[in-house]
Amino acid sequence: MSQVHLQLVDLCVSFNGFRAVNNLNLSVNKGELRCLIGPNGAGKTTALDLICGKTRALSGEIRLDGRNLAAMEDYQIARAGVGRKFQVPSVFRQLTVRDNLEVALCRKPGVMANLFRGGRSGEGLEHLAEFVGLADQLDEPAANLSHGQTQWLEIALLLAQDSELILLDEPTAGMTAQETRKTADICNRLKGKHTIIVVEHDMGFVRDIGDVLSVMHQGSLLAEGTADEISANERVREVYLGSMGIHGA
Ligand SMILES: Nc1ncnc2c1ncn2[C@@H]1O[C@H](COP(=O)(O)OP(=O)(O)OP(=O)(O)O)[C@@H](O)[C@H]1O
Repeated sequence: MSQVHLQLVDLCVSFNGFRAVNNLNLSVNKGELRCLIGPNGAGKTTALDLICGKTRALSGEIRLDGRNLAAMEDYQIARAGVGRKFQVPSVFRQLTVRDNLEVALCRKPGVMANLFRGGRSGEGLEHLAEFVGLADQLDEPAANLSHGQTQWLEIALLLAQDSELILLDEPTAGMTAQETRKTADICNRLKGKHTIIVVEHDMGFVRDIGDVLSVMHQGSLLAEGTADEISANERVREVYLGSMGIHGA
């Protein structure tokens, strides 16, 4: 039976009286990849901000394996296993890919880090680089990486830190079609090993990776289902996808 990993219960936040997240309820199972979609301003990024502690909830609960994250500081939430990839990457540009990974592996000597470290020194780091397609760039400064490669490095840094729950905010923004396909492949290979929430507008990508899609509108959950179910949902078409559904978005 599936085990609930993350649960948002009646979550609310206001900015100057405006309810950006309004009684949001969401439940994500362990090892699941959930896509969070919806129109601009629906509150998707704010929901990720609340989960990782960047923004404090006005009310409601954020339960990770039953622990209430809403009462924790952002560093405690990171330590509890929540990793967030922001739209702007936060890699050390002057360091090589290898050094970036080394720093991340040193920060968190947990299960996944040890797994990727492998038996011999450096072996796991190379495994991690290979996993995200950067094995040939290990000795390149991060500043020399392409836009797509930089995004993949950041995903590798989250893996190195043992984040059980990974939050990806528009991971394919600015990517070429080929880079987007590669990112979908990375996401698909992470399924079952990590719980992942992906905020995206690229519906082709969402269709490639998302088993279940949650649609937000005006701070709340509007609909939830498979890509086909969401594509056929009249209300979702009205507020977000348009008359063609996912195929036309
Ligand atoms: N720190 C803030 N201060 C004031 N208003 C904010 C703040 N953060 C978000 N908002 C507002 O909250 C609403 C939700 O924003 P959010 O970025 O979460 O939407 P989104 O669904 O991620 O949109 P997009 O798809 O365009 O990224 C917007 O109206 C936004 O202007």
